[in-house]
Amino acid sequence: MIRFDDVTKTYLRGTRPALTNLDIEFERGDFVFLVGASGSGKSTLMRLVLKETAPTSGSVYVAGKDLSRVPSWKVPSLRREIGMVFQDFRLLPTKTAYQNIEFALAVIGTPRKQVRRLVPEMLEMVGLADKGRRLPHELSGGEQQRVAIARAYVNRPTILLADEPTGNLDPATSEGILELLAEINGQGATVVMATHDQGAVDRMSRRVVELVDGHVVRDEEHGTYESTAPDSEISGAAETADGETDTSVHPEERETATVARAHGSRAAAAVDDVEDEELVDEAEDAPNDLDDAFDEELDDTFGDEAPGAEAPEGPEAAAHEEEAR
Ligand SMILES: Nc1ncnc2c1ncn2[C@@H]1O[C@H](COP(=O)(O)OP(=O)(O)OP(=O)(O)O)[C@@H](O)[C@H]1O
Repeated sequence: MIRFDDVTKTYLRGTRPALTNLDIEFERGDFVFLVGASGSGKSTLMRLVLKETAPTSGSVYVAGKDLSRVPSWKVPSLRREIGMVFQDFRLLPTKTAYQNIEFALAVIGTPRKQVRRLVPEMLEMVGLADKGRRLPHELSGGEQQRVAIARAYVNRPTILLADEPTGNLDPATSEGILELLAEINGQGATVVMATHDQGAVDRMSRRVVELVDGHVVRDEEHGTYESTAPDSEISGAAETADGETDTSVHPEERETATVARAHGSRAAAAVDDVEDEELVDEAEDAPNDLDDAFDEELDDTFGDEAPGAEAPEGPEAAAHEEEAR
């Protein structure tokens, strides 16, 4: 379903790669937790799957397609196969829960009749059948994340990427979100979730892939958050006495120590090669129809104001309530 074939990603010439010689495969129906310290490369891995950024070398395959061969005009249709959920929900603040989900269908031209069937179905699935008329600020964090998941899944994508979806939620609420993601996975979607949520990882006992400085150091079929693997940074095993990662150990040596499954990363130390590599022009990234539509919607809503501005309250909110289905 998703395959990285010797992928190195260097954002800026002369800096350490965000990912180095990554060889890994996520199969159809997998539920994978990506764990690792901040900056270890989890989000970069997801951005590569979305073709938001290109590998510096190597190939990324999604649903059998080599993404380097997918022209930019076909990227929106690629992304319809992929739902994305974020830590900060990213809902449109002046649209109701119903309208946020509806919007994801509208931008891809779904017929109205289908929309009227699909949106209530999704609200029901995420346990918000009675809250479709609420604006995001009238919902709890957990409820907002449920709306975001409904929006990401309403097109029934085959892949769901979630970047720290429980990062802003308390443990009990986080548990509900994980149950929802497990249900989506149970319906056949491949779920890849980057997380620092130890409770969630331990409870679920799913595949765990740990990244350290852009290398896979652990890939366990039924893993936990912490690990006794010698390369694991989470377990502290790769740290020196003062808490720094022990860079005196060559990544190639560290590599031989673990990788419970066969997908492990290859030896690294590509820093010296960076000088020869081209700087990837992020501006060439292909457009995302849903993101673009959301950006336009936010511009229309706020003009020059920051998107984090307060959502309307009082009579204005009531007017929205009135408009809402
Ligand atoms: N657009 C960018 N331009 C330059 N460097 C970047 C860019 N995005 C990420 N990086 C760098 O790439 C490395 C990996 O970052 P990435 O965001 O993938 O890590 P992460 O594991 O997702 O971290 P976090 O847990 O904090 O979200 C970091 O060193 C980061 O500074």
